Amino acid sequence: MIINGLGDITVDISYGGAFYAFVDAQTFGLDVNKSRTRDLVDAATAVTKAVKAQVKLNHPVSDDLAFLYGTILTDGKDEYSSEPTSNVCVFAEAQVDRSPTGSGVTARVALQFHKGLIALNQTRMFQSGATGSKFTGRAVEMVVLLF
Ligand SMILES: O=C(O)[C@H]1NCC[C@@H]1O
Repeated sequence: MIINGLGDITVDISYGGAFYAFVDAQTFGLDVNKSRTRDLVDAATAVTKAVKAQVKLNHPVSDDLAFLYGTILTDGKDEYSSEPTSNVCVFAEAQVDRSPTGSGVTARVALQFHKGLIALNQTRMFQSGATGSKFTGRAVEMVVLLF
């Protein structure tokens, strides 16, 4: 996907109660734990705008939920590890979440499970690059939706 001013990059989109776009911050030369919040917000906002312009989202049961809520920049450490993986969620009107984001972690777990990077019931820890606060998450069941 072409992101204005940031080039041609790969974006994952996943749902965990809201839709989020996911990009490894290193793609933009950024570090979710160390970069300036302004730079992280600018990159995430550019991704959100590009996805909104280029991707039509569908939700199986509620059209009201068929929209991109934000972009989550990650440290790229999606393979299973007992160490936390960091992310920064920029949602709604370019707000930065203090937490790793409940719906965002849920979406990230679904994405990691979908990619075969974590197994069912394998708990991962997620850390906010903004504040250091931590959540854990795990996939408990695989459900196939036909729509
Ligand atoms: O953790 C959450 O899911 C909420 N916090 C910011 C984005 C969502 O509204």
